[in-house]
Amino acid sequence: MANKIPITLLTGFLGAGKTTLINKILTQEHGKHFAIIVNEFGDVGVDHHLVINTEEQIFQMNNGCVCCTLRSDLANTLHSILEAQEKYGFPLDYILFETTGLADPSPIAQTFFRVPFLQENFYLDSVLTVVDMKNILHLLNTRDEPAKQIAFADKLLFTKGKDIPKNIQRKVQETVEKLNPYAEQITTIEADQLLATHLFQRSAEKLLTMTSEDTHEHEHGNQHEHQHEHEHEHHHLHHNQVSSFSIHEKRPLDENKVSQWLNGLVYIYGQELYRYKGILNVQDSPQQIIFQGVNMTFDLNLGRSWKDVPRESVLVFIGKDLNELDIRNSFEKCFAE
Ligand SMILES: Nc1nc2c(ncn2[C@@H]2O[C@H](COP(=O)(O)OP(=O)(O)OP(=O)(O)O)[C@@H](O)[C@H]2O)c(=O)[nH]1
Repeated sequence: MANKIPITLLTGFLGAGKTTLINKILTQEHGKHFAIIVNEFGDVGVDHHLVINTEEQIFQMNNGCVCCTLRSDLANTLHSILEAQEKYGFPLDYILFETTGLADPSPIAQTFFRVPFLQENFYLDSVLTVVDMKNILHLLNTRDEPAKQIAFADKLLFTKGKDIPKNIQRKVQETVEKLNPYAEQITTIEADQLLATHLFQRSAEKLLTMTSEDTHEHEHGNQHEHQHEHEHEHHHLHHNQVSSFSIHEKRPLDENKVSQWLNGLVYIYGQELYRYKGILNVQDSPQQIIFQGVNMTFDLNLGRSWKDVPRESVLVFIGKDLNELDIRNSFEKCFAE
């Protein structure tokens, strides 16, 4: 990853505070040269940084699969940035990509997985989702995008907390945590903590530090909320269909079986599988196998050695209408003989 340029993907619903955040980052002491890509022309008033406006362009793969969408605008823009850099030699250390408030983060993440030129020159450092505490509860009940943007986050930044009472702030944090218990929640902005975190890759490794008890609690919370809301408030269905759960397993896995199993899940759930990631304890492998997935795209890579950590697989799934029981049961067939 040495010479690759890191990219932080900034997402969050309309008016959440993405542009405000960019302006704050740029005015902090960080010593970095930024390029900012905005999907709509914003008021990012910083002359000495490169600000590029793009139109959101979704590129549908023509293999008939609606789940495999790429953001050709992003790929093209990054390509022109590199060309310009080669031609004019300006310094560039970091890219912030601000999406429109209505953007679906999955085609963006998939673009990084699928376009070789991007993989060679850039890496997705993290997905940072800005959550407007004042409006998010209402938005989650009325729109689909916010839950997905939250589900994708490696980090969640809460804004406008001061405008609402403490008990509502807590309710917001709890609701957001149920949608994505794996992302860190923050309320203040320090460029150091936001940039070059490698969270998109490292978040899978971090899972090993979460105990199954931690995640078990979240699962119960989710189920309870589901039942409760189903019984009483059907219009809450929107965000309650998005759920997350994790699998912790000490028995070693068979690499072929687990890879076939993941392919099967992708086939069944496709678009509804928002984010899935984890560490696999594959029999006889001296190293961890890390997997990262977005919709129908996933990859498996070698991670750290198991030498200093107890061997355990941890898998996390966040998606819509996932059949947790079915996924857990089918996983039982992946153990090594
Ligand atoms: N009170 C408060 N207002 C904020 C905060 N962050 C942003 N705002 C205000 O919220 C409004 C929208 O902020 P923007 O930064 O433009 O939000 P955005 O997410 O870029 O908006 P879009 O580009 O429309 O999606 C502005 O009036 C900001 O001043 C915050 O932390 N607290």
